Parts: sequence; structure tokens; C-alpha cells
Amino acid sequence: MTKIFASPEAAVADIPNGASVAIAGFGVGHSYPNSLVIALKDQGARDLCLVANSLGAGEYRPELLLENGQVSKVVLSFSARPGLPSLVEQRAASGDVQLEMVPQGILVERLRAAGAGLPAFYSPVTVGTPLAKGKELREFDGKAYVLEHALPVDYALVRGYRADASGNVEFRGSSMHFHPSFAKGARVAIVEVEEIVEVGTIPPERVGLPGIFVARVVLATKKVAIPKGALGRRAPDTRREYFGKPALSRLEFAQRAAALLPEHGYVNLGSGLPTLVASHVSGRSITLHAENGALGYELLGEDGVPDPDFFDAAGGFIDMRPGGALFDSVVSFEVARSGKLSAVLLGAYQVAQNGDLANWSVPGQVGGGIGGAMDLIAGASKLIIVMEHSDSKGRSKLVRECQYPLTAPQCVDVIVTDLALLVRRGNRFVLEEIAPGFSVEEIQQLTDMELLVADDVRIMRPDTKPV
Ligand SMILES: CC(C)(COP(=O)(O)OP(=O)(O)OC[C@H]1O[C@@H](n2cnc3c(N)ncnc32)[C@H](O)[C@@H]1OP(=O)(O)O)[C@@H](O)C(=O)NCCC(=O)NCCSC(=O)CCC(=O)O
Ligand SMILES: O=C(O)CCC(=O)CC(=O)O
Repeated sequence: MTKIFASPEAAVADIPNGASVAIAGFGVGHSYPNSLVIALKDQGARDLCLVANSLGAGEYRPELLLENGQVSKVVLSFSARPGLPSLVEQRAASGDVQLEMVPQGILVERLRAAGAGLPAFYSPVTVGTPLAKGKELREFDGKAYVLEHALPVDYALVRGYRADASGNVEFRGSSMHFHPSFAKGARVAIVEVEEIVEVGTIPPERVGLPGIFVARVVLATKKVAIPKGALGRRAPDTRREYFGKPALSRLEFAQRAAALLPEHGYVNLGSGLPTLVASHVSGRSITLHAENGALGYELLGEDGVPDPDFFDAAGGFIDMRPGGALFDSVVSFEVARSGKLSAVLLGAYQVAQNGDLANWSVPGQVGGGIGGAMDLIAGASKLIIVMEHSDSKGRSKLVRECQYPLTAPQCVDVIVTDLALLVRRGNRFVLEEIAPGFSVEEIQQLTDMELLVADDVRIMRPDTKPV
């Protein structure tokens, strides 16, 4: 028996109108099953429910199915990138498409559960946020959890490195992420690979997705250049001015944040400003975790040759350090939710004085960009927020109460901005450091939340030595 299909067109030919289709792939353009997506677009099935982390952007990405009017519902962890237009947001706002937002780790777990014969499970993620609304809450050992249901799908479109006629799939680099769990959650898993090999070529211990979970294998026919990094962010050396005076640049306060990271720690750097921290930990024994499934990586150096299968959750190309490990999203979120990370650094829209965090949705969005943030926070590691003190309209991002939907309540431990370093003590933050050239009074004027002020406020130095 062979599971090999002659072409991507043949492999998706029977997908009917109204089917649910999970499409694995990461970020803007990493490791999407591009040939299968194009084949499904040409095949024309309509009224589809797409399940994905995000719909990517540009040529060949799942967003094309939306553009082509084939989609009536989407289940995503990322529907918008900050400050950029998003087709799925437009369609959701007009009511053409129904949008359900799910944190990345829970999305993976819901598909995995479907594949594992588990109808539902309890999760600490989303408690205290709008996403928990209407869900059953239950306490275990005095802590609240929400009931999440398995998410079975009709088809999964996934991508691997090599496969054989039995359907065994091998993955490369940090490109495994959603593929195995999406395949397991599907009635029919269709895998596109770069190479089809003889049965027996893939050593059993290198099989990342066993053939029993795979219905169809097809050779990729479309290759696509992978965009580097996130889209549309301001340059690292830019800085804001307050009272006509320059604050620290984005790179400088990221460097200050890097000095807070414990030597020998395990650390996750979120998208946006925290990614700038990576360049300041290069000589140190800090193990970086990326939620697409890498532990012990570093950003690719200037003269490094990018390998499309090796990237971090923000889309930057990476190299693995000796002793590093690569795995799928299920393992990656075990790392996140287990509490084994020493610190998590995230960017933010707003932080409230009691430590509430809002960093996934702004007014005018139907969804937003959750990604891995909610799952990372659920592990209760030290949470450091790296953000500018004010937004581009001049409004303070350190607020009394968050006006935007919460990512998690009372979770922020430290805030590092272009003007100050603040540490939470109960329901207030203590101002411990201020940027050169600014006074405590000026910082207070630029801060909406009530602050406590340390007795010995220090000047914030980008080159502060790690503790
Ligand atoms: C919250 C953001 C958007 C912050 O991004 P940045 O750090 O780039 O911040 P920024 O440059 O200051 O802001 C980017 C844009 O966001 C908007 N913006 C920022 N603050 C705002 C506010 N208070 N009100 C309204 N809009 C605001 C503006 O359009 C702004 O662009 P202008 O100022 O130019 O107008 C980010 O952290 C994010 O995407 N979070 C989503 C959840 C998350 O953290 N997921 C990642 C999990 S972890 C992960 O990704 C791992 C990555 C890895 O391992 O490498
Ligand atoms: O940019 C995207 O499409 C998604 C990025 C993402 O999910 C980052 C994360 O892992 O949180």
C-alpha cells in the first residue's frame, strides 16, 4: 500500500465545501504547506473553516484562501500584527468571516487532544481574560482552570522534510512546530515534503510523525522565499523624545533588560522589542527558548547562511548552540506552562499598576495577536515587560487599569521602558531607575499609574552588568 499521491491537486481533490482544514505553518512565511494551499485554492472548495496559528502573509500563504472567498470561519492565535492591515481582521469586522481566537499552546493542545481521544481538558491559560468568558471554570488545589474542548478537523495540510510511502515523516530544524499535532487532530492528514524516500530510509528514531497518523503524502511543487523577521517594526536605534529630550533607544533599554536575566537561566523572548534582547545575551550562558520548538539557540550572525528550517518564533533565522534541542509545539508549551523557564520577556500595549498585562488586542481589532504569550505567562516564570513608556500618540502605557483586553491578570513582575525600570511590589510598581537626563517628577508626569519611588533611585545604564 502506498500513501503517495501524484500531485498536490490530487491530494486535495476531495475536500468538500464546508470542510474544516487545519493548516500548519509559522509566522509570516515559515514552513507552510504552500503547494497544498495553492492546490486547494485552485480546487475552489468553499465555506471552509480554517484552523491555523496565523494565515501568514503574501505569496502562497493560507491568506490566499480567504482572499479567494473560500473561507467562512477561522480559528487562529494571531489575526493581526501590530500597526499593520490584516485581511482576516477586515473580513471579521464586516461579518463575512467568523473569527475564534485561541492561545497558541491551547490551539495545539486542542488538536492534539482530538488526536489522542480526549474530548476536553482543563487549562490555566486565559483565566481572568475575555477568552475565558462562557467557559466552565474549575479549581484544582485552589487554582482556577478553564475547560477547553478538543478541536477535531476534517483535513490537515502539513509540511515535512522527507516522507516515505508508509506516511512516516521526518522534520528538520525548528520547523516541526504545529505539524504533528495538527496531523493527529485530522480525519485525513495530507503531508507535503521536499523529498519522498524509499521505505526504510528514515531511521525509526528520526520519524517525527509516524505514518499511522498520515493519509496522504505528496511532493512539494512550490518553493517560496522566506521573509526575514517580523514586518513593519521601527528600527532598533530609534528613540522617542519626551519634554524635548531623547529617551533611551529601543536597543539601549533592551540591553538594560538583558542584564536582568539570570546567568544559566532558561529565557523566552517574545515578539517585538524583546527580540532585541537576543543580541545582548550572545556571550552569556543563557538558554533561549522559542515557542516554535527550539531550546538553546542564538540569532544567526551577520555572515551566517540562513537555513529556512531554522528560525525563532519572531521569524529571525537562528543557529543552534551545542547542547540545544529541537521539538514540536506540544513539547515547547510543556516547557512554557511547566514553569521551568526562568524568565519570559514580552512587549506590551499596556501594563496596569496591579500588574495586569494587555498585549494582544487594541481597539478596532476583532481579534489580535496572542501567539504564545498567554501560555508563556501561565508558567508563572518571572515576567519582564519591555516597552516604550508612551505609545506613538503620547499616551502612557503604564496605566491605572488596562483599557484593552487582558492577556493575564497580575502577572507582570518588572517593566523596563525607555525612561524607567520598575519592579512590582503587590499592587504597585516601585520606580527604581530613571533614564539619564530625566527627573523622578518628569517620569511621574509621564506615567498614569500610581508609582512608589525607591529611596535610592538610580540612573538607568544600558551597559549595567548582569546580576
Ligand atoms: C504588544 C506588541 C505588539 C508590542 O510590539 P513591539 O514591542 O514591537 O512594540 P512597539 O514597537 O512599541 O509597538 C508596535 C505597534 O503596536 C501598536 N501599539 C503599541 N502600543 C500601543 C498602545 N498602547 N495602544 C495602541 N497601539 C499600540 C502601534 O501600532 C505600534 O507601532 P507604532 O508605535 O509605530 O505606532 C508585541 O509584543 C506583540 O505582538 N505581542 C503579542 C503577544 C505576544 O507577546 N506574542 C508573542 C509571544 S512570544 C514570541 O513571539 C516569541 C518570539 C521569540 O521566541 O523570538
Ligand atoms: O506573525 C505571526 O503570524 C504569528 C507569530 C506568532 O505566533 C509568534 C508567537 O509565537 O507568539
